[in-house]
Amino acid sequence: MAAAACRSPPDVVWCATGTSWDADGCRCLPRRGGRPGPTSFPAVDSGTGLPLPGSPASEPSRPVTPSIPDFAPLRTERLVLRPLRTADAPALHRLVNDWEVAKTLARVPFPYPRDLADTWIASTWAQIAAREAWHLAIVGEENGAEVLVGCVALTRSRDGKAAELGYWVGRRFWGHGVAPEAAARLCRWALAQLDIATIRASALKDNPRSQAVLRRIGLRPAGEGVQTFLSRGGPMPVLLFEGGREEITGDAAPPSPPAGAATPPGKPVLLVAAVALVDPDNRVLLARRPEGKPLAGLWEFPGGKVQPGETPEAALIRELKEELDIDVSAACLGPFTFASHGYEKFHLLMPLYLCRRWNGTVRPVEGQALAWVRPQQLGAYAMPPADKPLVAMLRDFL
Ligand SMILES: Nc1nc2c([nH]c(=O)n2[C@H]2C[C@H](O)[C@@H](COP(=O)(O)OP(=O)(O)OP(=O)(O)O)O2)c(=O)[nH]1
Repeated sequence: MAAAACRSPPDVVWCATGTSWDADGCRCLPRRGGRPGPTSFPAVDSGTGLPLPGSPASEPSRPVTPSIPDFAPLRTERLVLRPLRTADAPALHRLVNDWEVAKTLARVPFPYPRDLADTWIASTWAQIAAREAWHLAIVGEENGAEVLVGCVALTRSRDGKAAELGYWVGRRFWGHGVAPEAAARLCRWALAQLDIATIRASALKDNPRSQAVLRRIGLRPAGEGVQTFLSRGGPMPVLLFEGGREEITGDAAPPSPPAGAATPPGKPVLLVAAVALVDPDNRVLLARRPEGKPLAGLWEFPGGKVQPGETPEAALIRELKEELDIDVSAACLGPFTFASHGYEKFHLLMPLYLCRRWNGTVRPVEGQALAWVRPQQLGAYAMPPADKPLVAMLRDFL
């Protein structure tokens, strides 16, 4: 199973995995004084919800009663990912107190003390509430009853731009594709909901199964490192992996050729029509791509694919009604510029129109986040790579 990757910058004393960096910045040392947990990176004192003694974030003790945080469970075809509960402790202990599981995890001691399960579970709640780390139970169904299968976790880096992935699955559930199903779901959620661009992970060099899981969810190899494994009693060589939206959520599927047509060579060209809606305050509307779509979490100009037989203007008028509930006439869509960008699986050709007049009030029909953004602020929003030149031109024009 994967261990958390060791990629914090060297000036950070404590890295997200609960390990510290030595002088060369690429080797993790065991954390002083902290109690390890069953996934790779507990960073908050169990029981109290306060930082561990000795951690730079330590403050004078203030008792905090931990409680299960608000987090809508994430579902996959077979699994539910939800915050751990106190009642999970006995099952969690049974599953992780297994040498075959523990030996693959950086911060799990072996044998694993039973009371550690209780205290560690409580410590994960504060991290979710603080939006620092999401350690979730992987839950399946067996004979009609809920059963704990393992854990999956993402921990945000200090700068908030990346997150570390970790997971483990109880031995009796191996061989059923649980790890990639759970890890991919959590990564997709994080890329859509958090302002992170990169997911990182590591796997022991002698753990090809976990390396295969990381590759399967789209992470690519990113070098080698050394990490201390409590269960193994010392430093172990690990392979590092990382990936962003394009790798993990996959680019948009290329448009399918008409039935019976031979597949043409090269990448298919995808025609997408988009518009910069500009309000009377000269602000531009951006919409956040929702979870489940390629490039989820990035901000874009409203629009969508041009369907066969449609003009770009007709496509835009349809999309604006479907997505924002506004009526626009073709005469109000002024051609502005276009994007021509090669994604991995297709080439995007996207005319961008400018529109200052429409009927109705903009509302997010599909539940997508919307933002009216001043031209000078556009650069602060993470947008698809194809949009970068468009943003610069808009800023100059508006
Ligand atoms: N609308 C829009 N799409 C963009 C922008 N930049 C960019 O790279 N794209 C890409 C992302 C997608 O690969 C593609 C748009 O496809 P889409 O899947 O969102 O189109 P759609 O709204 O028709 O979606 P669907 O009904 O097929 O789910 O264009 C942009 O600024 N606006």
